[in-house]
Amino acid sequence: MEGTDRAVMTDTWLKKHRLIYLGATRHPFILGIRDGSVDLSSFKRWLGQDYIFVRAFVPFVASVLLKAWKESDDNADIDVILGGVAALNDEIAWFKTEASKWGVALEVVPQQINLNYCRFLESLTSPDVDYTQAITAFWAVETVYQESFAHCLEEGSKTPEELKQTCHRWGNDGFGQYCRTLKSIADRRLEKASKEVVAKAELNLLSILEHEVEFWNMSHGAV
Ligand SMILES: Cc1ncc(CN)c(N)n1
Repeated sequence: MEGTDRAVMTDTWLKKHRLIYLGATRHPFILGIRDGSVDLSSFKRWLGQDYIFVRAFVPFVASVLLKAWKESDDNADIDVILGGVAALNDEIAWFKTEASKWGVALEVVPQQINLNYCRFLESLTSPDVDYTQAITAFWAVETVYQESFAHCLEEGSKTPEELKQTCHRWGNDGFGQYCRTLKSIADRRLEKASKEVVAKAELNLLSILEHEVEFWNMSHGAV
């Protein structure tokens, strides 16, 4: 491929799987926030379930950190992932404040769709899943929220004032930059990975996108 630009793996995948990616990042729940038509009971359902998800996401991110420490060829990866852990700490505190603002109980029963997604993430904590797959999955999960909520803040959006703070949490530029950094780590690793690892990472991406669509569906009460 000398003299030609090498295709970036994550870009290739997002083009190839455009429909499901749009399904996850332009879901009716998100479009409803963006145009102001969202049903607040859906929003509250999402809030309670996402808190459960985020708590389960912590051990997954810790496993990515451990794999980076053992397997990464670049020490700077640890700092980026540690930043992600700190962001999750803030996210958990934010959920508590937000839930009390909306009168939502956080100790709700997890729905099956949520449990399925948490179980999938738990399967990725296995030592059989290498760092390349783990960091690629981490990028995908964070990016869906970034792209979704940033869409609600773009010019022309009619996001209700009381939901703007939620959109800023994931839609802000800093979180966008963090996702781009995760993407560049994932691409750097994928470039050097075996065909088998690349194939597994692509399948994981598809599973994550499917779980994310289901998660938004659940917020609509379509279980
Ligand atoms: C379901 C889901 N996906 C992603 C994120 C972003 N951490 C989240 N909070 N919840």
